[in-house]
Amino acid sequence: MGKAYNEAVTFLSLLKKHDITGWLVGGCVRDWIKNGRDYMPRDLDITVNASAEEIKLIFNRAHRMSNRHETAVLHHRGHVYELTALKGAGISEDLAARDFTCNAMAVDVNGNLLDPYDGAEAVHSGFIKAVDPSRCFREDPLRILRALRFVSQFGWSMDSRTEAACIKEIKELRGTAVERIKDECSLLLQGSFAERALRMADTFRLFEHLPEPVQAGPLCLWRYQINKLDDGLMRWAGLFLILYGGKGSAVLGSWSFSNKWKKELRHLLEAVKNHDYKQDSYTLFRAGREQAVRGYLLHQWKYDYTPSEKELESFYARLDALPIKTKKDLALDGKDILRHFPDLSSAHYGRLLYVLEKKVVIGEIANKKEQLLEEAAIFVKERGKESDA
Ligand SMILES: Nc1ccn([C@@H]2O[C@H](COP(=O)(O)OP(=O)(O)OP(=O)(O)O)[C@@H](O)[C@H]2O)c(=O)n1
Repeated sequence: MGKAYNEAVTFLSLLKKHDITGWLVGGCVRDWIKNGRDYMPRDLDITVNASAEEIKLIFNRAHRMSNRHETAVLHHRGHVYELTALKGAGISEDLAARDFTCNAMAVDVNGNLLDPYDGAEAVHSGFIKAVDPSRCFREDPLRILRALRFVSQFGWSMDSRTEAACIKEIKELRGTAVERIKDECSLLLQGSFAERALRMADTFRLFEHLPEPVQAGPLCLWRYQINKLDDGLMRWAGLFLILYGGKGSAVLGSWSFSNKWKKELRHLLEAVKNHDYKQDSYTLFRAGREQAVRGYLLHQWKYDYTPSEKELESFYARLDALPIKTKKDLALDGKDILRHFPDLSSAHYGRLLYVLEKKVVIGEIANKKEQLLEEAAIFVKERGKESDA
């Protein structure tokens, strides 16, 4: 029993042999109290009376964390330990500087729990409670989003003083890096209780202080069941529809998404706006199967409609019936075109591929090499006439 926990405590003894005192802290302690000692947290945070540099001198396989240089990362017997120097003179000061009581507990080398703020009680009763509400969010306004993220992940409530402090400090979020806000929002959106967290966020008037603020006052969030959307991408698209209506794709740039995410979100938002998924085969083809399904479901979700099995099957059947599923399926490739039409300009080459692809997808011509070559010859001849004229 308690394998993960025992291994982590044994690791503290190993540190002790090198004269380093360490305590397991933060999310791992919270998660053991919540889920039992066999639970294996994603990473194990340890607070130590040594710097990352000193840790690296002792364990030469340790490396510094790329985005948090004061933290040394050590892989040991299948676990990932993240070692950070104590904040303040001792463990009591370190815990006092943390955000919520559920995250302000520590386990020492003897396996004893240090719990000065009744964090275990908060975990058992399911409460987010700031260690010091008057200081917590002033020190780091992102903690407001962290609090909401825990509500979303665990379905907990927030204690009233913590909630009041969130509301008081919410406008300070405007000074926080967009990247950090986006990352926390992503975790929040993926939680099993995301709807509850978003409704709470709305009462905090959070959406007036996000990278692209919404000024309209409280939103009708009860209308939208974000938990019905399956993946993170769809939930982001759903949130954009709630916040920005049809203008979502125009404000994507304010949110530091990767280019891939920007492209996929833009596509989904535009698809919903244009009702694309009721429409033609070529739009479905261009989207690709995965995105087409997402767009279809998102469109239905927006109107609070859950498609029946039959409707879903008929949508999938339309996708299955596409004569080609990707560009690569075209029976004529770029090399064939260049071999047969070596004088084709690069602009015409791109246009020709587009024309062939579209004609095949909408069923105007078959996906057969001879037929595609015939069609290509007509295209090239017409372009020739255009340039002669
Ligand atoms: N703005 C922040 C961020 C983190 N912490 C403290 O640092 C610990 C580790 O933070 P992090 O790894 O970001 O999150 P976890 O709480 O560990 O949650 P999870 O691992 O589930 O993401 C937290 O538990 C908390 O004690 C904090 O006080 N204030």
